[in-house]
Amino acid sequence: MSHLVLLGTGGTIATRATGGGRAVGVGAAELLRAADAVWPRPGVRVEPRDVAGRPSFAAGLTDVLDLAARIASAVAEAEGVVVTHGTDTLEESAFLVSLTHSSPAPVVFTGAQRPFDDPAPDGPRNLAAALRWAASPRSRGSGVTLVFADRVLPVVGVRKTHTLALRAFAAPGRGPVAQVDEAGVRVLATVRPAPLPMPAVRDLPRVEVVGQYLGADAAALTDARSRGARGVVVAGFGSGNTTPEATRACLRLLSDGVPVLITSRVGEGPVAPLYAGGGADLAAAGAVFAGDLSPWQARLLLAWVLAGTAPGDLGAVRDRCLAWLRETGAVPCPDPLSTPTEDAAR
Ligand SMILES: NC(=O)C[C@H](N)C(=O)O
Repeated sequence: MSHLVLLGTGGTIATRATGGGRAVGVGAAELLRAADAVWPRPGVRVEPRDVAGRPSFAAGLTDVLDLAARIASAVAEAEGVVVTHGTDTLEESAFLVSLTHSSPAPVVFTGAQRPFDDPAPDGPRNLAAALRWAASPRSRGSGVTLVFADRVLPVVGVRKTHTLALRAFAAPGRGPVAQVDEAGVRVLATVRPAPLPMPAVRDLPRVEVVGQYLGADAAALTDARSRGARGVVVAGFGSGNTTPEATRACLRLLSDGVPVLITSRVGEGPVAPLYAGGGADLAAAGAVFAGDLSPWQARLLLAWVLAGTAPGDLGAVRDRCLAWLRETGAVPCPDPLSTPTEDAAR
């Protein structure tokens, strides 16, 4: 009989209505009973454990690092781990866990858009599908994935793309990698997990995400350092551009040894250093273009890399980020036909 561990962390899937709004109040054992009413799971033993009981907007980095440690010990005992999690920060928690997870045992995140006591809840089916995927031999070696609304999505590149709809997540350009429904498990693509081994840490260095908007000045970038940021991620315009003031501020940060990662505020597609005065100047000064990673996942990548790199070694931070981004397909590997503009991004 195969053995899975179910870790409950809270989120809407575990909430009920209260006079003050939805509140977490359903443990992992009760979630499991509801999932079992959707699909039976003969031959699979699931051990429910409660890790936390909060909405995911209230979680912090140390909570996710603790969760990663709980997952690592569960992985040592079981063939797979399923985590129920709030959807608000799921794409960040699962991404950070994926950097720490190197075992072939699958780790599967899921959640819900509707509360446990909703007349038509989506949580039980999402959890039943997540368990089914985790128990399938086809999920072995898939690293950390997300099961939501019958689809299995890779964690790198995944984003919450709808505030309320049941199909709340997408991995634009990357997913889904499998489908789980009444027909069973159908694998559509292979996920390439990309763990990034680092020394065990209790917290991560501060990395700020700075957004670009019409006429944005340099204040948020300049102030990031005084707030103790060791790195900055820019959620730039379009393919990775910044206002003239923000471009100059990024160049100052880089010349002071502060790493800058460029992402886009658009929501789909990679960044590329195409425009003089914007992205091309940032790349020439040593900013790392973070491919199709969301600003939030890029922030975690940079914080994770900074945690394992000697302070001030900008070159090592850049090289490690780029190596990981290439490994996961977020940025292209150099090829014989690449152009000078493309090379500038490397
Ligand atoms: N659908 C959800 O789970 C949203 C909830 N606010 C959370 O992230 O905990």
